[in-house]
Amino acid sequence: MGKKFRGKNRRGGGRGGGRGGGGGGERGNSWRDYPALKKENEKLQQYYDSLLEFSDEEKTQFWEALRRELPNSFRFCGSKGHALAVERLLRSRYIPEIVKIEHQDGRPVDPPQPVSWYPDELAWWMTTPKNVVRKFPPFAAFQKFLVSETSVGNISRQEVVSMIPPLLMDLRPGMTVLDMCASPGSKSAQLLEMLHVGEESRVRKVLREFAKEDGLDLGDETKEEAEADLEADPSDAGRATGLLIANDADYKRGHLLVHQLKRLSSPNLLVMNHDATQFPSIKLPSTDPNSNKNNYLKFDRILADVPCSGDGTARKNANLWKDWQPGSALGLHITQIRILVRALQLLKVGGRVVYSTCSMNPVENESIIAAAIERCGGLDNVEIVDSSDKLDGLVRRPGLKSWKIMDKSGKIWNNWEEVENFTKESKDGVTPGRLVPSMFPDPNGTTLPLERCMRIYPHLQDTGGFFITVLEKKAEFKAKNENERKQTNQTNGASEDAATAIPAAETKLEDASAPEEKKEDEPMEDASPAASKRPLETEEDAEQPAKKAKTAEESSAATTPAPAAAAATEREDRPGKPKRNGPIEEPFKYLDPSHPVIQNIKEFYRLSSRFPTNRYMVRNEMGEPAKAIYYTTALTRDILTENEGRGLKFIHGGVRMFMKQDAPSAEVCRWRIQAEGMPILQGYVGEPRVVRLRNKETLHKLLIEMFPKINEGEWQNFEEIGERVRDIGMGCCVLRVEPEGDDEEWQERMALPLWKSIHSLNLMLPKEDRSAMLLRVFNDTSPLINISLQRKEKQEKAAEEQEQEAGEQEDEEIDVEDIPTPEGTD
Ligand SMILES: C[S@@+](CC[C@H](N)C(=O)[O-])C[C@H]1O[C@@H](n2cnc3c(N)ncnc32)[C@H](O)[C@@H]1O
Repeated sequence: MGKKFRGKNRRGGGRGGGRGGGGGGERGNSWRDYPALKKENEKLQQYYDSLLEFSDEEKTQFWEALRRELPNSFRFCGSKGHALAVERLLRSRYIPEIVKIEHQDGRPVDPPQPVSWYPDELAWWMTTPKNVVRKFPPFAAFQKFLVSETSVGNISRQEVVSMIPPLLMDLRPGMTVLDMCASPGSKSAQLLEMLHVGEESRVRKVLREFAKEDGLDLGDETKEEAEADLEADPSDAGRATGLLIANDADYKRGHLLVHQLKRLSSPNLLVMNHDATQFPSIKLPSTDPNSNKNNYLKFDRILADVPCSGDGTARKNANLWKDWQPGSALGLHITQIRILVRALQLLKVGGRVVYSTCSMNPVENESIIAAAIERCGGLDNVEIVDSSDKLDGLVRRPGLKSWKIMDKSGKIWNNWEEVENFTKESKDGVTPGRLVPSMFPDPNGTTLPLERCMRIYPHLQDTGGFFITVLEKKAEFKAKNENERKQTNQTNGASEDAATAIPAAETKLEDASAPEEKKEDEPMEDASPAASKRPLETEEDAEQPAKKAKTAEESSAATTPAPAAAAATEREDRPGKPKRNGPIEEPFKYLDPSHPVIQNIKEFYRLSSRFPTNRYMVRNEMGEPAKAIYYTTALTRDILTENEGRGLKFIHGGVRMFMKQDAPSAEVCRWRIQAEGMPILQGYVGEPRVVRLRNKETLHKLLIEMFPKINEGEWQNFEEIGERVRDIGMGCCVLRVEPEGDDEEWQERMALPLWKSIHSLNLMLPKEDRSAMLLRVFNDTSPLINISLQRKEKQEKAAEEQEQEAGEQEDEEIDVEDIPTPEGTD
């Protein structure tokens, strides 16, 4: 008999749309064990009822879905091979247990299922809500798996609609990508993974070409390696050469982003902290040594997942029902246009921007697309890409071609003409409710194929609401200044005042003269009023980094419409406007390849000369290795060095490759390989510093025990690695895990840093990584054993009790001084 649990007030339902419009399974609020919040908002209902023109039946489905709790969804992350290994576990270990769980009435619980349109079945969802999985005991093992794998970055708990924008970017390895509003980073993580697709096998394939010559033993050729496509990213010996810049205007959220993305250990990532409406131009080294013309980075792909009112998230943010007001969306309209225009400026010709919001309001969606295309010179310069053939199985609706706008007071306007007439007739001549012309559809009917925009409604496949549009840049352009009146407004007799497309709060930084237009390839092509008066990057400004940074900050704060900032509910649990920027970051300084520390590392680890030595970086003013040595790609290095002192705010870059470590003797290198740098470096480490492990139980011993002993013959407990760890020199080495046998859960190759000291070994992994691996590979949840610490504690206690022996007690058994502490590993 299955394990039963009771859900209150259960109703039928399930994921609809994509799989047949709604049958079977549980519904969210039936599982509640706390009082439900009232999910009513008169204005919200009034606006969307008048806007969406659904049949009565569909209207009911829409509102019912928006009131239900959201299904639980998650994505397997990291390299494809690794992600698939974790996914296999879900199928083989957890689903068979979940299907044994029953409702009180005997119906079985729906197990998680793959999201049909997500590639390689790496995204999953289940109707049982998060809070039930979290609290109900029969789900405990599954919950532990989710938590553990999330903590080490193998699973991302992401809403399914939020997974869509990166999938439409047609991103390929080698591309330069910008995520303009990136925090907390779930989409950035997807983008980063795409830049690394196929890297592992490409690197191995290239390494194998020279393995004999370099004295490397790479083991058998894997299937992936044999099939690796070197042409996918050919220029750096198989390593990924692309770049992701993840940016957020909010300093604290920028650091949240760093925290999330660091787990992916990518040297191809930079995190920046700028207002996206004025995202600075990034200098690259000159390609022509005979010219002093500046060279600036243009992107292949940009994601503009902009701050929005977030009404599509009402299923997970229950407070939205009480807080929703039309002013939230209106107040973000100008910022959203500016972000999109800036994105289009920063793009290469032929490049793509994906614009997305989790709002269903056209004032943040179709009107932004139309306004941005208009400001960039029309369809000759920017095309809306038809993506209807992408993501087979994803149910979507076309973008709106006509719409109405609800003003701050809740009054609905059909078109801008109505607003103008009202303004003319009113006594004070003030435009109502922060309305501006660009919010409305073109009065003459649009020529833009706005139907190519994508709308996802909650009832279509039991998701949140979302809006996505793919734009392609066809030609360079000069963006019109946002004060320039649209041709349509001039011809339809709009009054001078009303046609000014900026609400009062937006205009306060301007002076009367229209800002000069800038050419697209000029350094800082920001067409926003504040920025056009104070370009971030001009030749004179290049000398004044501190002043520039301040200017960017001030204008960032000043150009955010105050009411909008107060009202906006930014997605992913984000209230309020971006906070002012934080303190100055530590500089990024690259080490000379001839630096003695680099030479010592090279020698100790017998690093192949094929591994680049001119990409090592430290983060301190002196530019000397003190605690950590980072590794970056060549492009990241060029960007960080070329833009030093230009006032650009980089808050993260580089993967920690080596960490300083106390060593037991002068022969032992004081720089141990850090776990996060290991995948990049391991293939180049010479055989004298490699230990090969094939037996599952040997790994278990190394994982569960923090400092297992190897002296006094105890090396013999280490099976196939025993003799090797007895004989290998002290210090850090590479533990190559190369599983043997046909155990399904023992297939994944890994390379881990192992420290050998006089008496013991230490796998240099953070504790949560050890625990996650124990759970994943061994289904073992027992606590880690730290015999050294236990003994030390015991002895300290004994020492206290025997005061006469206290003080000088020599501990021969514990060599804690020459082994890294677990804290030192992360
Ligand atoms: C919808 S959230 C982004 C979610 C993110 N793309 C993800 O998938 O995890 C919007 C983000 O934009 C940031 N933001 C708000 N105004 C901004 C601006 N002017 N420039 C850049 N970022 C901004 C907010 O701090 C917030 O983190």
